[in-house]
Amino acid sequence: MTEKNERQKEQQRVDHVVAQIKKRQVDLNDQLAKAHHETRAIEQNYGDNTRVNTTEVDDRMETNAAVQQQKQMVANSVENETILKTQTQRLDELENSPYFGRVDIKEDGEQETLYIGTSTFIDDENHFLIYDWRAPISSIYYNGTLGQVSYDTPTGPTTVALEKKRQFLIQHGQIENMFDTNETVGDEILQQILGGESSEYMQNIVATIQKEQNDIIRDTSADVLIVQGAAGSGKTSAILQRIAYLLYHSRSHLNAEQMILFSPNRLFSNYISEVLPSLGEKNMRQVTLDEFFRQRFSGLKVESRFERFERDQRHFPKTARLIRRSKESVAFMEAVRSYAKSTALRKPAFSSIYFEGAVFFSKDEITAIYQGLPERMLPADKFIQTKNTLIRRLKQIIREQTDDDDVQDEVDLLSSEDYERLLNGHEFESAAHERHYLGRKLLYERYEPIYAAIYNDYFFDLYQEYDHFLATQSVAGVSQQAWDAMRSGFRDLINKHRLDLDDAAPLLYLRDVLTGGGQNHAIQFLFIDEMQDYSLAQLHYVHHAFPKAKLTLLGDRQQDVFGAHDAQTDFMAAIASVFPHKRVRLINLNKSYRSTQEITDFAKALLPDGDAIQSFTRPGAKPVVLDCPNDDKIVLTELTRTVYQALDQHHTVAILTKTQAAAEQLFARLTLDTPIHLLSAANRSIPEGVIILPIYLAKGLEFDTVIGYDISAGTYGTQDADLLYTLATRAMHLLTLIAIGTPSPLLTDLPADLDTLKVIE
Ligand SMILES: Nc1ncnc2c1ncn2[C@@H]1O[C@H](COP(=O)(O)OP(=O)(O)OP(=O)(O)O)[C@@H](O)[C@H]1O
Repeated sequence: MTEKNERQKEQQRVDHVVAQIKKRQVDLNDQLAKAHHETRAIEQNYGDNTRVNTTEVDDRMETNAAVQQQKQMVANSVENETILKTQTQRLDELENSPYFGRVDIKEDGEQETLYIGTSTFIDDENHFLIYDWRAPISSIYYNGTLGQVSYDTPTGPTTVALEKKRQFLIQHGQIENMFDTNETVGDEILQQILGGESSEYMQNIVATIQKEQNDIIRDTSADVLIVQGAAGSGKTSAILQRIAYLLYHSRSHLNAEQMILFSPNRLFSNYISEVLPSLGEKNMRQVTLDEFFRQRFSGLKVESRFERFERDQRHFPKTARLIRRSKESVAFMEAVRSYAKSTALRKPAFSSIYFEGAVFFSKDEITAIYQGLPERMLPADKFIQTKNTLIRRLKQIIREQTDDDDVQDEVDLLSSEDYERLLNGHEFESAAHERHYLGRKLLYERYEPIYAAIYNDYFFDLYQEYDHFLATQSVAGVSQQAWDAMRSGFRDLINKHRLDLDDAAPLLYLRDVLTGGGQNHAIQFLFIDEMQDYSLAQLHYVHHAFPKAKLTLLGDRQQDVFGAHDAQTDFMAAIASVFPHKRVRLINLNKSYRSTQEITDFAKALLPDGDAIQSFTRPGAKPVVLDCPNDDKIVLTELTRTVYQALDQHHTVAILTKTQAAAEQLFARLTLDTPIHLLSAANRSIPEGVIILPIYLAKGLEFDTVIGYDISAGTYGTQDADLLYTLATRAMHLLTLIAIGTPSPLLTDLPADLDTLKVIE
């Protein structure tokens, strides 16, 4: 059959499938309208029913039962409507592009042709017109080359002969491109997709998942999956596809609320928010590390990662570096644990509970309760026992005081309203019993703050305890004097209700081990994107906080913008060391898809060991370095010219600076004929057009054009390769770097063949 005929035949099939989808849509819309009508009717009825006379007790009970029943009916009906709506969304996606792949297989002499798309579609005669990309058999589309291939089924692996693999690009029901391939997924369609414009939201990659990415998406055996991937290698895409995959395969016992993604910042959270809905799935929960800490330290302002970065830029002496390295290590977390468990080392830091200005339970009394418990008892159990004892003692005090004259005098003075309120409908045989009861009630109310203090652990001084712990530690290369100064700095900050980020993880861990709180057992899967931004201590704490969760960690050691890791250590091994008793699987992704070949080649040359990174063959313009003299007028003219040139070709131009302060300064000086947006950590979405932001906020994002501003020797030293690499790899199509005065040594050291320098006079 000629290629043209073949294409016609395939188009006819697409037309047929689309017609079936449309037919189903009509049915579904009918059902949806009915369901909607039904919900309204029940709600209306529910409203009327609640207006039933509720003054008679019997009536009220009856109304209650009826209301409960109505509520349940509304809930069922809404649920039904939601299911129908999800199905409609899925059909809308399929109508536009029903599938992207076809495989012809032969099994036991029988030939079968399967089409693969974002979700399953079965016609009225029970024909599988489309297979979901996550169905077991679909894996051969992503994994197999022609010949014998095997795939997993519920009854074990099955082998079939893969005879044909065909890819499609279908838009609005029309085949735009199709061809047969022997590769996993051929380059041609990928080129076409990657050559497109950036968009406000990340797109799903389901049609073009690559083999290595597929391994990440479909892994179900590892407890901890660690992926080191070059910039633009599809780590974030793989996480999101993996979530969709896991949800599909565990529908009965897993839902999106049991999954949580730690994402780098709010802009990123918004950027990825459409991927799962586009696959017909609900979004998982998302949190940034800063938010996570903020939620756990009520009343204390924990320094954010961004604030710390800005502070480090101003001042970060060697001793402070050594101290931070130590506090961010796994060894430090282990030291926290042994300290918490050691009765010899620990001085439990309790404080007295006061009531109306006087000591109620003294510090010594609380300490004595704690220390009177068996030595080998776990610290968390000791803590709970201490709390229980305090509560028992409080109850005893209440019992003893109930019949005291002053309490009973108070009962006499109660207003009739308070009297009724405290009595709350109770009836007693005698006045004496009633007075006794009221006395007790009064005391419970009076001592409510003591209950609260016990319940909320106010008698435990966590900060003092942590300071004691710090006193037991030392760091090689840091003098006792410097260590003591650090401790006093910690105490000063606590007095101001603030905390350095370095102390957040160990402090929380100490609290949890001592008090037995802080763990969330409901989360089944936890994902961390940009894992290189987390210290090992932070990873250790996150693991502790979600003990039941399987973990997927992805990142790029070369984008260690915040300097969280020691350049000398083996990054993957260091991360794996946080999970000593788990099944850990390590995967590397070396191919970079985001940027043109020229940009990737340029970016990897910035790194001392970037050779392993492979660029995807999508040709584009060479990156340009503009070497401007130190003259504000010339710099702004060049910048303006570059922006306008870029806007001629693309929608979005991101001007990236090293710090927020630099972004603000530039924003104040730059005027264009088009709006400019200055972004900060508070922003939630990325506007189109010209934007200015610091590199660390651009993490995980991508833009058509990137202009690196002030890539000069004074701003980027040789130690800043990670930052510049991250900057360069945000660009999809065009990259310009503007140096002011002397260019950064990172640029002047580039191999001659990259030849990108333009000197501006
Ligand atoms: N298999 C694929 N098919 C189509 N597009 C892909 C594929 N893999 C990656 N991409 C595209 O490449 C770009 C980079 O992907 P992604 O953001 O997932 O990479 P990353 O490794 O998380 O990057 P970074 O570490 O730089 O943030 C995105 O535009 C994504 O859609």
